[in-house]
Amino acid sequence: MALTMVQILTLLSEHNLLIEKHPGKITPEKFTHVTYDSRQVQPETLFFCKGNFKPSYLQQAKAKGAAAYVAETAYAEGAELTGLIVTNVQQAMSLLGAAYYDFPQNKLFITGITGTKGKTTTAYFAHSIEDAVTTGKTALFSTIDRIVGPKPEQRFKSDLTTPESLDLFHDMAAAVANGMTHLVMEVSSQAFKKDRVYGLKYDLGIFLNISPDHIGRNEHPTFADYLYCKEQLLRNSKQVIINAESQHFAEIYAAAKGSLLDDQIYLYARKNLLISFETQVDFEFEETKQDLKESAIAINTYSQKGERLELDGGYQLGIPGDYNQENAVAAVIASALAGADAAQIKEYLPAVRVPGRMEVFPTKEHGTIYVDYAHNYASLKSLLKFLREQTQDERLIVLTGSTGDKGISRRSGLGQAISEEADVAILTTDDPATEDPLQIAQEIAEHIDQKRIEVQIILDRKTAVKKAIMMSKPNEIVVLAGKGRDATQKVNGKLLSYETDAKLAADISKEI
Ligand SMILES: CC(=O)N[C@H]1[C@@H](OP(=O)(O)OP(=O)(O)OC[C@H]2O[C@@H](n3ccc(=O)[nH]c3=O)[C@H](O)[C@@H]2O)O[C@H](CO)[C@@H](O)[C@@H]1O[C@H](C)C(=O)N[C@@H](C)C(=O)N[C@H](CCC(=O)O)C(=O)O
Ligand SMILES: Nc1ncnc2c1ncn2[C@@H]1O[C@H](COP(=O)(O)OP(=O)(O)OP(=O)(O)O)[C@@H](O)[C@H]1O
Repeated sequence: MALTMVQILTLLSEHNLLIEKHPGKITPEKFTHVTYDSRQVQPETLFFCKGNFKPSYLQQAKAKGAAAYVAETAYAEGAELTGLIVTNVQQAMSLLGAAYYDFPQNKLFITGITGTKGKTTTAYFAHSIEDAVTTGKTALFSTIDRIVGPKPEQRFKSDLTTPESLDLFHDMAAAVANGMTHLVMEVSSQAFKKDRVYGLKYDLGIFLNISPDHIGRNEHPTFADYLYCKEQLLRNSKQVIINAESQHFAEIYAAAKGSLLDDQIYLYARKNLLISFETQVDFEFEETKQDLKESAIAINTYSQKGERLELDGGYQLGIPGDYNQENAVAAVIASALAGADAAQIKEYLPAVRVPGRMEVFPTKEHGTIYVDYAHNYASLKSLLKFLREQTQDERLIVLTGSTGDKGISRRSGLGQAISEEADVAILTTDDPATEDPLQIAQEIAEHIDQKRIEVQIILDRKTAVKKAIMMSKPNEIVVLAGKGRDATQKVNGKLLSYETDAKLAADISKEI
């Protein structure tokens, strides 16, 4: 892996990013390392100054042997180094990162997935099917983990949904080196906003849905910005699959039509869905079975291009939830476009499980426990509405908290979803960061209809989980929402270990 100065200047100039080149004491010809973290610098490193960067980091990079830096402004601390001053360092980093790692994207069939909800679930569905069909040659970059090869040591826990560009291309190159031919990856709106995926083209893009989320400090200033960022997946994919049930479908479809031909756009929707304007979907699906443990769907094709995939027929899912049927249909079409046939998809789909999403733990003497990652209005509403429809009059007991320092609007959303669908709310702690968890819980409580719903605040999450389960009676439902298999609590800049909701549920359910 290496980059020459000639390559760098050519790429930056081609993309109109280079403002000027500040000569240093020595002009390096070649770079054998790239990083955006001064602590990782070694001789012959090209160092990127980005984000909440402090000039002292450049000093440290220089001391450790950095050969040159890329930044949006020249720094006195880098005076003796060659400085490449660019209009947008994140874009420069993504383009140069791809080149440094020898454009690994060209050696993989890449499926990118975006949406407010369902990215991880759909990624797991598609990855499991494609991995089976390619006999272990499909990589996965998800919110939960990154899989760059078939061995256990080639599997890592993720920090971000979509990694920083240098890390992304590093992992893609590792996947290629490990013999992978396919990659399924989640693409967050932040990845587009922060140019983590600048210049990357996807063989296939999936747009699942959009609803208000991720708006606020450090994320998106407005919903329009959030939607615009997500639409970038459509503008950078060679073909796309769009859920026509999504809110703002007309805008999403128009964005796809702006850069793709009709033959490159696959639309799907639930049968009998009324789409707000006249358009023919390629696939319709209908529920053929649904209970609290699993479900089944049938897919029908309505276009010539859809018929080429030969997907008509029934499919079983091992995960309940009507919204998971939407995720599964996207994954079925995606797997077919990636090379799977219907018989293979039907064989592999039922076995797919997603860690921390819709995990079910029955108990003998108390209710059934559901551990799920729902942590905003859209997801909690979908989850509770589904469970409510399945259980009729039995009590729905919901345990949740909400994160501190981000996603502030989620607090009212969670309260609203609980008010609309639940009977009891146990409010607890979920990554409070620098905020007071009691204050967060009280803010959620303010949005709950407390005349109808019993609310308790129990800040110690383990105690709260036990309480929620023990208070339930047979046939009642206990939802442990928001953390899934997250094994930490973020408190004041520290990551404190936490058993996970899933482990607590598994342990308690064995005892009772
Ligand atoms: C707002 C935002 O996008 N922040 C991301 C960004 O931060 P940043 O560039 O400011 O980096 P920083 O960690 O503050 O440090 C500044 C720079 O100094 C460097 N540094 C730091 C210390 C040092 O000693 N030396 C040094 O050189 C760092 O390596 C970095 O390059 O780059 C970091 C990686 O380099 C990310 O970890 C960080 O994500 C933060 C933690 C985050 O929470 N992001 C969320 C909002 C996010 O991106 N979420 C989406 C999912 C949400 C969705 O669905 O849309 C995701 O894709 O995960
Ligand atoms: N298509 C969907 N529509 C609405 N809610 C969904 C959908 N799919 C999943 N959910 C709910 O959202 C939760 C998160 O699902 P998942 O992790 O698949 O989505 P995500 O897009 O990766 O989420 P995040 O951006 O929060 O990481 C699930 O636990 C479930 O409650």
